[in-house]
Amino acid sequence: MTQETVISCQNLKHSYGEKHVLNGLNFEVQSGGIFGLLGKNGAGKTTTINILMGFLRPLSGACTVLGEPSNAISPQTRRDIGLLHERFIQYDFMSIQEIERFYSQFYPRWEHDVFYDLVGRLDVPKTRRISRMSCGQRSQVVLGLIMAQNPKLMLLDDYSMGLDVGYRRLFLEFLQEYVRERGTTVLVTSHVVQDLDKLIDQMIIIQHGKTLVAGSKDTFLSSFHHYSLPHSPQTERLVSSQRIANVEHSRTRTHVYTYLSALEFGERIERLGLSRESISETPMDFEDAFIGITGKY
Ligand SMILES: Nc1ncnc2c1ncn2[C@@H]1O[C@H](COP(=O)(O)OP(=O)(O)OP(=O)(O)O)[C@@H](O)[C@H]1O
Repeated sequence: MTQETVISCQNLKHSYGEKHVLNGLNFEVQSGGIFGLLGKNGAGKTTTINILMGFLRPLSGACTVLGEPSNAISPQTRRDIGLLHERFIQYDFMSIQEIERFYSQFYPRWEHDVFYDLVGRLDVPKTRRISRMSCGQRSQVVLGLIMAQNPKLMLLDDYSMGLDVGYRRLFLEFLQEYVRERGTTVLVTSHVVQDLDKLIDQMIIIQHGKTLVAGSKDTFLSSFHHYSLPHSPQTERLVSSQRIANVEHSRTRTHVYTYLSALEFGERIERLGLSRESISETPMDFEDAFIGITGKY
């Protein structure tokens, strides 16, 4: 299948009053896969989604979504976008079965079975009003409504909010199979990355409104390393640079998160007058690497 650009953002800048949130953000999302828009709390993920959907006008820069400018998406194209937005659910006075019937009228590719595959697992009767459901149960209904639309593009902002660990796992497995079968393009935002390792292919990590990492998650994981060595006045001279993302000193050790290979890092350490034998490398999973590059605070 040939890939198309589904989302393109160029030089996005946005501020709320004096607070600069996006400082020239660029990224593209290609069709057919799960893309992660990641960053710590307050990094600007929801702001970016609001700009993509045309709810917010950026100070400068531009985005296209499914080939249309984000500030002028046509009603037809909007129907091809499934949006999970802060778990917001309209018409929560309806019951599960009423809301399913209601939504199905607006979406030509509606899939009744997908909705009940996800929502039928809830231990509540179909006649239960949404407003009388728990926060996690409401999230499950919203996800069912989005997936049943069979959209070309899904934007899932903080999909995991309120979901228990079992349902989160179930949903992620369901989503992966769904994307494989239909070729849907999905953009997920999250600050909780422990679930995303198996889910996403391409990603961008944003911090201070700019791109910290962009591209394939696997390439990032294979080229990013965590080395540590005994803390000393010499290791205090290791500072962040283009290839050293983050240096943290504890009382006894210095931890370095870097794109330098073991060989290159060894040379760097020897130039400080230390032995490369003192270095140890700690393997990182995706969450470790995310914390390593963004910092703990
Ligand atoms: N309407 C607003 N007015 C003023 N400041 C805002 C507004 N909306 C967001 N902010 C601020 O902008 C920054 C980015 O917020 P945003 O919601 O985009 O972050 P996020 O990456 O989605 O965070 P989280 O992971 O916590 O959901 C935060 O510092 C937030 O406090």
